[in-house]
Amino acid sequence: MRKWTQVVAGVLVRPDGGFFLSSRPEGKPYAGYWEFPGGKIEAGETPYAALCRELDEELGLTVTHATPWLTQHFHYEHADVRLDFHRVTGWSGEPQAREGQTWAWQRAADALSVSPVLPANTPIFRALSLPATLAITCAQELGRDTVIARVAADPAAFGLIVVREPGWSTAQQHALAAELAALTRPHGGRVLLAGASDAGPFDGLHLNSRQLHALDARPAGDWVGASVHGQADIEQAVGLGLDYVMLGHVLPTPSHPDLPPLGWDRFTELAGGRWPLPVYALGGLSVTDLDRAREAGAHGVACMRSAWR
Ligand SMILES: Nc1nc2c([nH]c(=O)n2[C@@H]2O[C@H](COP(=O)(O)OP(=O)(O)OP(=O)(O)O)[C@@H](O)[C@H]2O)c(=O)[nH]1
Ligand SMILES: [Mg+2]
Repeated sequence: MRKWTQVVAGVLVRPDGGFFLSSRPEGKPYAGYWEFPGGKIEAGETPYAALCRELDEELGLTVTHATPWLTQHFHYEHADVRLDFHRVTGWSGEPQAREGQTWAWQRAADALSVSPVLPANTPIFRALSLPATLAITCAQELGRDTVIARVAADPAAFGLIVVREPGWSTAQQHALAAELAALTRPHGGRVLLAGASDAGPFDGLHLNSRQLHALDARPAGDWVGASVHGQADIEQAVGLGLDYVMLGHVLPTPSHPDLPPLGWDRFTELAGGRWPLPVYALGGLSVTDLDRAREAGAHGVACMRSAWR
């Protein structure tokens, strides 16, 4: 095997969710393909320093805030690359095409206006289409009317819902999922079933760690995620090609009074933008913890009780 070429790429994201792509200049492998700006990390450089240098060299932008997000390995004919994607949410300056490239802001990761994109980036667009917050139902505890009323009041805020009601029959879970899907799908929302082995008419499955380790292939479903607690669980989820994991619990939570929380330091070691799939931080968190979670390399936060207040 060849040596990994270390690359850093910046996903510039605007507050409205729009993000930036540029085309690869003439003379480079895959010229004309669309990519996130970035390039090779130089000897002795940190990924963050390389990101700042590349965005300045290629676009004349000064990065002021970026967080680690995903790491992807890919074999090209010309190189084996290890791609370190950062989310860039703060920069100054206006983009200038300093290498003769073209660039375009994109509105949605599942509706790109440009093509082709670099082959290593296909899963990155899928990840980018997942929302910053994931809501887990607790209708058994709060009542299904509370859960439905909360979603009905702001359906666009519920881009990813996991229906998790372990004491309920399949029929009851499906009935709740159907109501939530009817409310959120018009806004692009997705509803997944926890603990099930069949997604039925819904958008996919959320696996618990027992299911995760019992599988040797990705189950059917457009979107499949899993609950994870440590390195081995995350490796299994990556090996199955899942779409995301929820890692926790980060802070003390009534769901696990007996187990000590991971805390942010351990979460950062485990998540830290090191994986090819998005990691949601879970456990005692609310949307107000999103910035903290992203500093730790999370894609977003998974909310159980806080989602329904
Ligand atoms: N910048 C960037 N590179 C990517 C992405 N996805 C991806 O597979 N790559 C690969 O990672 C490598 C990046 O190298 P580059 O050609 O941009 O490197 P560079 O800016 O340092 O240019 P240089 O070759 O002139 O030193 C290429 O093999 C490219 O195909 C992406 O989204 N952004
Ligand atoms: Mg480059």
